[in-house]
This record gives sequence, structure tokens and C-alpha cells, in this order.
Amino acid sequence: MEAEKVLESSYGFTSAMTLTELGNPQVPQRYVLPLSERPNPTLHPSISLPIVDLSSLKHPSSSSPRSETINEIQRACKEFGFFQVINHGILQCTMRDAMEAATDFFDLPVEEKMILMSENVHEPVRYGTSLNHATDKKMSKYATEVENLQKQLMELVLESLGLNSNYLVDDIDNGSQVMTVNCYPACPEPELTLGIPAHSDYGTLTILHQSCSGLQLLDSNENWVPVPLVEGALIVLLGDQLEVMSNGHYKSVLHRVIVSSDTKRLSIASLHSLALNKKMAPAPELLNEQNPAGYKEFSFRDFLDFISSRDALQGRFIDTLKKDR
Ligand SMILES: O=C(O)CCC(=O)C(=O)O
Ligand SMILES: [Fe+2]
Repeated sequence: MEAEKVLESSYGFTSAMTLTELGNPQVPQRYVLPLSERPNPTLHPSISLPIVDLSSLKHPSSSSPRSETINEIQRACKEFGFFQVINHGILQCTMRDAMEAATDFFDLPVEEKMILMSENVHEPVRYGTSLNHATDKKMSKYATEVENLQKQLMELVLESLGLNSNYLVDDIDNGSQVMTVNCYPACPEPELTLGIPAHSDYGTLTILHQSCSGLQLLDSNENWVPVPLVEGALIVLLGDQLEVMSNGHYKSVLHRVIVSSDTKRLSIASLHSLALNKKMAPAPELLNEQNPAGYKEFSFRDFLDFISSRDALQGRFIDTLKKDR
């Protein structure tokens, strides 16, 4: 274990996983957050978050028709920028296999993981943020199915905005998919830190598969609401490209992850956006004299340039796109 630490440290980095394995009784100072940013374990508003049943897509004549599903998605997007989906068509064994591949990756000897270590956010595969799913059959199958589900969800979200379900269809088909596999080891002092600080995702939709609860989202009353684990469900988060496309009709959701003193958590996030250099702009169909464009257009590359040029904790990217109306 000591050798692992030395090896990681030679890259100027010691993973939380290694620290946990070393039995560190304290969170290292660099992970300790200012008081105002720490999770508050006692404050949990009892809000029930939306769960959308997608059966109507497979069985068009089912008791809840497609239009009802679209209404539910509209309410969820408007209120939270978030929903969970059930009966989404991805088999439980495919989801289990992907989680197993993620677990196996993080259980690899540190030398193997360090081969992928890089601080370059333009790198297609990086330890700490991504796993080369092209080389892993189980992850690759899951990634393909999630990409497919994302296209179906985008049609529903577009329709829920009153747009044609074909709007941007070629750009969405040729879009980017980034698979982020996150591992949050058990933490000796979970009240002092976060697994991931508050942020919104840059893309259109993020589809997330979690091994156990830990994700929280900020609701419209500025309360952090824990997202419950719903067995077999997938989580859908609205990102900044969707906020821009909808001209602020829907907002990207601020979310964060808390850590636990006794449970390691894994999550697989599939982040979808337009292709790297393709700009997303407010949909012209949603604009008129009373509702002019409220955002500047931006691409995934613009977002990467933003986060590599400044501290990600300093301000939100979406705020830099807002126009004074
Ligand atoms: O682990 C999670 O639940 C969330 C991960 C996340 O927010 C991200 O990868 O962008
Ligand atoms: Fe995220």
C-alpha cells in the first residue's frame, strides 16, 4: 500500500481510495470544505422526487399514453431539472454488468490505473474521470444502450417544450457521449467534505446509474434533496446545453454527492451533448419579441476551455452565457 501511495504521489496526487485503504483516520486538509459548503446531515426536506414510467414508449396502447409521459417529463423538468426513469428498456443484467466493470476497474492495482492519469481535460480517457469503455465489453454494451435511451428521452423532452421531436435530430445523433465512472470510498469524516461539489453538467442530458444513494439536488427553495435509490431505475439530469436550447424554460440542475463513513459508492454517468465543436443555441421556435434569446450559444469545447482555465468551484459556466435581457 505504501508503494501505491508513493507511486500516486509522484504524480502529485493521492486518491481518496488509497487514503481509505491506508486507514487514514482524517480527511486530508485539501478535501475539508469551508463550513458553508459542507453537507448538513440533519436538514432533509421531505420532497418526493419524480419517477417516470417509460412503458408507454414500448406499449403505445398502454393505460398511460405517450402524451401523459410527456406531461410528467415536462413537470419534472420544470420543477427539478431531474427525474428517474423506470421501465426504460435497459435490462437489469446489463446495468449490473456495467456496475461490475466499474467495480473491477477501481479494484485494479494502482499502477494500472495510473497509466490513465492525466490532467488534460481534452484527453479521451483519464483516470479519475473516465474509463475506456471501448475496451470493456460490459461497459460498452451499457454505453450503447444508454445512448439509445438518451435519444428517446431527448424526443420526449423536445416534445415537452413544444418543439418537433426531430429538432436537431442529426446533431443529437452525431453528438458526444462521455462515460464518467465515479468511485467514492468510505470517508472517516463525511461531514467535512463532499464526493463531488455542487455543479451542473454541461450537456443536454446526463443518465446516471448509482450503486447506492448519495446524490443530492438543489430544489427551487434552495434545499439539498437526497435522491433515493430506486432499484432498477436510471437518473436523468438536465444539463447546461438543455437550459440554453430551451432558452431558460428548463434549468440545468445543481447536484452534488455526499460521502458515507461506512459505504463505498460507485456511479456511472453518461453525459450527452452535441459534438465537441457544435454550438448549442436557444431554439428559434421558442423565441419572439417578448422572449428574446437569453443565452449565448456554446459548445462542449467552450465548456472544457472554461473549466481548464479556472477553478471549477469559482462560479458556474451557465452564468457566463446569460445575456442581460
Ligand atoms: O455520482 C453521482 O451520483 C453524480 C456524478 C456526477 O455528478 C457527474 O459525474 O457529473
Ligand atoms: Fe454531474
